[in-house]
Amino acid sequence: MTLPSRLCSRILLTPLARRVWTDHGRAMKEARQSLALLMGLGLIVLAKLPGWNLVNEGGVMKLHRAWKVKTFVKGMEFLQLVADVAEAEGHHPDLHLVGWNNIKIDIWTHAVGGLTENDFILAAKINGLNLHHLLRITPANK
Ligand SMILES: C[C@H](O)[C@H](O)[C@H]1CNC2=NC(N)=NC(=O)C2=N1
Repeated sequence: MTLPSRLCSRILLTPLARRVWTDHGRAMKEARQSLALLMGLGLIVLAKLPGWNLVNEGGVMKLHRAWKVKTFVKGMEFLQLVADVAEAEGHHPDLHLVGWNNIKIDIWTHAVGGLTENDFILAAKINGLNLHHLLRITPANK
């Protein structure tokens, strides 16, 4: 059943309807801007931070990278090297050593619940570490 056009126009012109229409437009614009920012960040990550990926965990955008180390003890040495860099930066990653030789690192800014420049800086500094002697040589990290 369709409403008469006269009644439709009265509904659309109500303040509430105008508010919904405006808010919807604003929300769509913000969504487009967020998507553009996310794509931009994605391109930065792929171009400047080899090995790192953007992930979305429960609505939180993070930088993520994984490595395989030779031994559990070398894994702990790996984490200590990363911890030293993080402490020097005053910005700290989430560190995981699982299944004895799998290192996973997530970097995000807890204070804002997402990504900031500090996260990209820390990822770049981790990429600058000499970790080769700790890593299991696999096709992924030749
Ligand atoms: C006071 C101290 O600098 C802040 O609490 C820092 C510490 N390291 C941090 N690390 C990360 N990843 N996110 C933060 O919000 C953060 N805050």
